[in-house]
Amino acid sequence: THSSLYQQLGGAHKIAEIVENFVYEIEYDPQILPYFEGSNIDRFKQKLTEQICFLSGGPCEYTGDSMTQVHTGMNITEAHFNRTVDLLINAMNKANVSHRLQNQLLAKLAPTRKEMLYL
Ligand code: HEM
Repeated sequence: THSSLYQQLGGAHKIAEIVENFVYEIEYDPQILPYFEGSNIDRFKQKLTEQICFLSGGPCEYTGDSMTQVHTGMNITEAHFNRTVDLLINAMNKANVSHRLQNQLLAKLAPTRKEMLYL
């Protein structure tokens, strides 16, 4: 079958749960939280939800800014990037996403790495 990653994940409902959990993880991470001080968290949630929906083949457009635009000036290190990915994995674990689907989603997001490090 050719059901999209979006469908396999469980659609909008599951993506919303992942994003909620991810924001929760960030809020409790002393290394990553400082990056988000002064950010509009509602916008972050909305745009990240769109991006995950779009990248997983769901019926969404991404209406946010480019990854380079958004993350420029943050000087994100490799360690902090990797830490953020760990927080996303925690978020997916808490949402009961299988490791197979986690890996597929991470593979879609991984290429953004080079668009945001050390900018
Ligand atoms: C898989 C890697 C990542 C993805 C896919 C991602 C995606 C996004 C998206 C979609 C937005 C919203 C864009 C918009 O508002 O138009 C955003 C914003 C943001 N990201 Fe990332 N991000 C990633 C990694 C990181 C890392 C590693 C950090 C810092 C350690 C970070 C810090 C931020 C912050 C602070 C904002 C809010 C910016 C603002 O207030 O305008 N992101 N990111």
